[in-house]
Amino acid sequence: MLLIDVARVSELVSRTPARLGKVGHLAEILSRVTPAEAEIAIAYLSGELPQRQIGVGWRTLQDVPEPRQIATATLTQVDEALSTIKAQSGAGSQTARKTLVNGLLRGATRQEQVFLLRLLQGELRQGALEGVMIEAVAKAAGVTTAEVRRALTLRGWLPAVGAAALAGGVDALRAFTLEVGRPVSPMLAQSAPNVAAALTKIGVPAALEWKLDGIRVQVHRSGDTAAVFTRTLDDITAQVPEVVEAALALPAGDIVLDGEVLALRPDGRPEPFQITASRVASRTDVATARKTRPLTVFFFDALHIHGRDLLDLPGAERFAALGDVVPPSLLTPRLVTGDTAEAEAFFGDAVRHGHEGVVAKSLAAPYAAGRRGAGWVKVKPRHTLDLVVLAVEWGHGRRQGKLSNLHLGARDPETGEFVMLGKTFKGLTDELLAWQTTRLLELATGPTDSWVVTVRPELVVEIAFDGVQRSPRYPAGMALRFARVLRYRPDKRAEEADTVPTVRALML
Ligand SMILES: Nc1ncnc2c1ncn2[C@@H]1O[C@H](COP(=O)(O)OP(=O)(O)OP(=O)(O)O)[C@@H](O)[C@H]1O
Repeated sequence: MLLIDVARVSELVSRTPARLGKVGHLAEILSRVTPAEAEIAIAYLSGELPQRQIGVGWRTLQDVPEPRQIATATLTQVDEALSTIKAQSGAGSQTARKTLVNGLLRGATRQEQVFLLRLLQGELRQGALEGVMIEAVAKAAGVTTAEVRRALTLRGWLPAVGAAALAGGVDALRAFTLEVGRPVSPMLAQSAPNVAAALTKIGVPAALEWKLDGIRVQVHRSGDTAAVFTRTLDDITAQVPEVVEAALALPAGDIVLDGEVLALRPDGRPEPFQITASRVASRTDVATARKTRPLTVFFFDALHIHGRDLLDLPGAERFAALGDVVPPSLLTPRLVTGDTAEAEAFFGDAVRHGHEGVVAKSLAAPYAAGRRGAGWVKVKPRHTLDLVVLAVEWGHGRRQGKLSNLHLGARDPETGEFVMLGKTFKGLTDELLAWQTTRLLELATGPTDSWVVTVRPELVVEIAFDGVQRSPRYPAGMALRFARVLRYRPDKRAEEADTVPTVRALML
């Protein structure tokens, strides 16, 4: 298949507002390509190829050569070229990348160039979001979306699942099982304003667990090796030897466990989130870091034990299985109750111990991998949102030379675009200001000498606020009151940021 076919579909999809129309265009192209081509096409069209993976900066993309009149580049050739560009490293790699990107653009038609530039800049948001693409794959392969979703949960990579569905239909999809060593997308929690509401949502009796303020870890152990993954499925095994050792000490050969890792103070209270996050992120001199800032892991769920997948079991059974292999000291504090007063006291206790609140969990629900399942409901004492930085203004006075006032956006789940909800420069420490200036300059998509610097919408920031009010000044008709920065969330992708409907639900 030629690149132009994908470029045309991309344009068609972006011009088609209706979801069903988008699905139709995507399914049409997927049904007439080879599975290998489908894998690449799905990756590109659903934006699974963020610019940062390829490592091409904005400046590289400025001098676009004259386009060709006739399309000749095949999708496979383009994919090989992108892999070569991605593989450049070390001295001179920027120049090499630039030459390679230019070569790629020189062989492309105007429509292909537009597609490639948007792809390389991570701005291909034509609405072929995961949900739309899943429907398109199902339609093209003649299977149900539920079958595609199930396989995706276990495989974690839609292009591969799509290729399998197109090649082998429902049988190929059913062949996906949880594989020890390959991470699955973790289950996420819904929210409730208080403990009573959480219990009503879940039904009683329910389990309540402390919501530990650390980094999510999924631990895979096979025999005497173990691997650790984050919620974005990044492999952090080398950074967290404490977790590896804890997993290897368990009396089980094959296990996949879900939990949270934390840096604790000597008195057992958690260090601030930034300290845990920077310890986990740091790759240098881990041996020294673990002496000064040791990590402790707490487990709260089991996905696989002794060769058996547990995902479909009810919560109570999964927790019982977890208790069989994990000692009480490594289990997240938990209470099973049907009594609201008792549950509220447990919540108070979690907060007094320096944790974020509680997660109320259904005793009956399965593990809803990759979804904000109804079986988990979090309760926190204050309102926060995870928003995406869309642009930033240069500071004045004491903040001269620093990127300061952040333009914040929530995700529109229908379009995949980000909608601005407000600005803030409050809550930023000097350290955060310095960090965000460097990071946001890397993400800049336009001139960096203008007052407002637009950036690729990738950086997620946790914002505290006093409420959501109606505001004609902002595109969603609402704005945050007294927004202030709590912290950056490097563990979250922009696609996981809070959505416009979530924010709207908080409007008084
Ligand atoms: N006992 C627990 N059970 C489940 N998740 C827990 C628990 N303790 C801490 N967590 C953390 O809470 C998160 C679940 O909340 P959610 O799915 O909303 O993720 P989140 O958006 O990162 O939440 P938040 O921003 O409130 O931390 C998990 O990803 C995990 O990191």
